Parts: sequence; C-alpha cells; structure tokens
Amino acid sequence: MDNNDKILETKNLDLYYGEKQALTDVNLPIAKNKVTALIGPSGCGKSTLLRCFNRMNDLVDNCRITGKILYHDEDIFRPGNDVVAMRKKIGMVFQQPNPFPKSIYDNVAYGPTVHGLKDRKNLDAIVERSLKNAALWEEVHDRLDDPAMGLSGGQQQRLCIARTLAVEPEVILMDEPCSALDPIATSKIESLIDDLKKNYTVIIVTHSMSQASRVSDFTGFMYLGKLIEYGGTEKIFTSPDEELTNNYITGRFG
Ligand SMILES: Nc1ncnc2c1ncn2[C@@H]1O[C@H](COP(=O)(O)OP(=O)(O)OP(=O)(O)O)[C@@H](O)[C@H]1O
Repeated sequence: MDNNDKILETKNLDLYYGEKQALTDVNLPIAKNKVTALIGPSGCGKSTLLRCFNRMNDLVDNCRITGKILYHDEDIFRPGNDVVAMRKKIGMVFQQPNPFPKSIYDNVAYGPTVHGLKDRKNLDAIVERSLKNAALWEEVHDRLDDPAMGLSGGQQQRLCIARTLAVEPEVILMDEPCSALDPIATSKIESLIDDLKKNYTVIIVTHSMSQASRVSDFTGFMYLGKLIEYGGTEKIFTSPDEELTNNYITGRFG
C-alpha cells in the first residue's frame, strides 16, 4: 500500500491487561477511504485492537501498550497528543446502540455543542446533514424532537452513526455494529457502510465472515492476539496464504 493511501498504521503493537498479553506484535496498515474488517474467533483481540485506534484502552486499569500507532504519520501515543481532539477525528460506534435519553435532534447536536457550537442555524444544518449521511433523515425529519429511545434498534444504531458523523471524523471504528440488529436493519447498516467510505475510513470488527466479505475492501484475520494475515478481502476469503486463515474461513474452527 502506498504511504499516501494509509491513514493509520500499527507498528509492533503489543498490549497487556495486567500480566496477560492480549496483542502481540501487530503490524496493520489501514487504507484511507476503505473499509477494513477485523475477523477471528472470540477472544482473539479484535475489539482490543479496535479500541487502540482511538486510545479507548487508556480508560482500562492495568492496560499497558508498547509499539506505535501512526495516524497521519504521527504516533497517537506520543506525549502531549490531544486525545480529545483525536477522538473527534476517530469516532466509535458500539455493539449495542447507545443513544442518550434525549431527543433525536439533541443526540446529533450533542457533539458539536460540547465542542462549543451554539448557533442554532449551524446546528440545524449539521443535524440534517449527519442524519442524511446516516440514511436516517427520511424516517425522522418530521419528528426530530421525539425521544431517541422511541426509535427501533436499527434506527437507533443509525442515529449513533449520525452522532459520530456530526463532529466530522475521518475514521469510524465499528465494534460489531449489527450484532444486536435484525437482518433488515443489518442490511441497511451494511449499505450505509458502503456509502460512508466515500468520505470516511471505516474499521469494523465482525463475527460474521459473510458480513466481512460483503462490506470490506481489506481484511485482517487475528488469532490469539496476533495478526495472522492481512490482505484484500477477496484474496483472504478465496485464497489466503496461511493455513490457519484457511481453516477459519472454511469453518474448521470458530
Ligand atoms: N478489560 C480487560 N481486562 C482483562 N482482560 C481483557 C479485557 N478486555 C479483554 N480482555 C481479554 O483480552 C483478550 C482479547 O479480548 P477481545 O475482547 O479484544 O477479543 P475479541 O476478539 O474482540 O473477542 P469477541 O469476539 O468475543 O468480542 C481476551 O482474552 C479477553 O478476555
């Protein structure tokens, strides 16, 4: 991958929870404006790696990290890095939709408001644009003051994506974003992910190999805290180099 195409890259990344090593020497490039999927069996470290990209593991007691993560060629762990500003650029969507107990409008306006924007006209424009980009505007534009909790699960997840988009990130981290959703809501999120990569870089953790092959351009296969193989999604799913990857994608273990 050309250096200009890389937005993030882990270099010799090791992570320990206390004595337990959860990531070992992970070297993974993330291509700009593409979708990268992280797959592998339960407990292999997918979510741990995802959380490293916006330093969410800083909040975990006993967690120690060595190695680097370069974001636009600068190490995100360097002393003095503004973590709040970085998390604005590298947003996160979780497994369970987690809207605030506020109105639809206020959920989306929350981030920009916290970052100091007060002008109602500007906020209105951001809310509309974010909801449109999250493919939710058509369904909610006439009830923006209704409680977000009244939306369906799939709508709540798209609202959470809109909330992330409202602060103009470059990268969106998604941790199993469809695992709490039914197949119809899942397919809406999957087609949204495809649209999002025009303007954003997406990294998605998924248990579903079919989802990884549908939505991603690149795939990393992890096992026991190591990145076993990384490459174009089609190659990983049709002719991987490693026997372990082949055994996983053909369902010999899971
Ligand atoms: N806060 C924590 N403290 C201690 N150990 C942890 C913590 N979070 C995760 N682990 C351990 O680190 C390893 C990797 O966990 P992680 O959740 O990243 O895996 P995963 O591949 O995302 O799994 P799953 O698919 O089940 O979500 C596991 O052995 C897990 O038990």
